[in-house]
Amino acid sequence: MLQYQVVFGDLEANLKRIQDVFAEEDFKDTDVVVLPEMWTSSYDLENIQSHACHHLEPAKSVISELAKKYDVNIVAGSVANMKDDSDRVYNTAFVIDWSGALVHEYSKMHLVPMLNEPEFLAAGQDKVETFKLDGNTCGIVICYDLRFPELFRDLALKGATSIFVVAEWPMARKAHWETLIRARAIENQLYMVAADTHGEIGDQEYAGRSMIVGPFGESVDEASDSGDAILTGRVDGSEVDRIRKDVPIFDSRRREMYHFL
Ligand SMILES: O=C(O)CCC(=O)C(=O)O
Repeated sequence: MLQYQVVFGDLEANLKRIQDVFAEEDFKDTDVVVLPEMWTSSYDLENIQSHACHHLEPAKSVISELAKKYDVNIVAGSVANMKDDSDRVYNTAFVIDWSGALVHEYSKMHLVPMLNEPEFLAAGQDKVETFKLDGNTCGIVICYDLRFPELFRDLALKGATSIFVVAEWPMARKAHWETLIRARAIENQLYMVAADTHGEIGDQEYAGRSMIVGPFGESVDEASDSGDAILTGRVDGSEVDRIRKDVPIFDSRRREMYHFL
């Protein structure tokens, strides 16, 4: 998982950056590489239409070539994206497998009032669905979605054993990021693989602290709140099964008692 500083409002520079990272790093024994949120533009919302991808292009082609060349699955964070024939821009996450094929796409459903997202972006209508990577059932959500536990339970009940969170999470609420990632891992007994950016980008300072947390809430790898970092971890489905057997919360659920759903 890559924690790095996305370049504000510069699609070309961000595409080059990611190509350079793949050329410089050795991903030979890696199954999945994970990028953060809005990695083609960051939050240059005033100019977002000029930075936006169209049906994920050109980001999708660049990532697809990298996946094939380096024989690796890529959870390609999210990008500003015009995905229909209107001029609406969505914040769309996508996943490419090692053959270069698009295996999943999700547009952020919860827009962030604190960052004025609703003024500039359209809310996705996609329901959260799982997808498979090399036989593992996974989910992906975007940043502010982390605050909505319903999404995570939905993905867990659909069989996800790993959930990717792609983010540009502000430093001002770093404690929430750390706490919620660990809480979602513990309450759903699965791996949380959470990629963030860091440092000052535009007029925001971002929290860093990318984290991989295991199904018992244990830290698999963590980055600090500043500086580029590459985090590594191994996801073990049998560990998810073991924890769910030891602490059987899915069997203890009382659905008939939960009136808010
Ligand atoms: O929920 C938060 O505090 C931050 C959310 C956010 O920055 C985002 O969704 O991009």
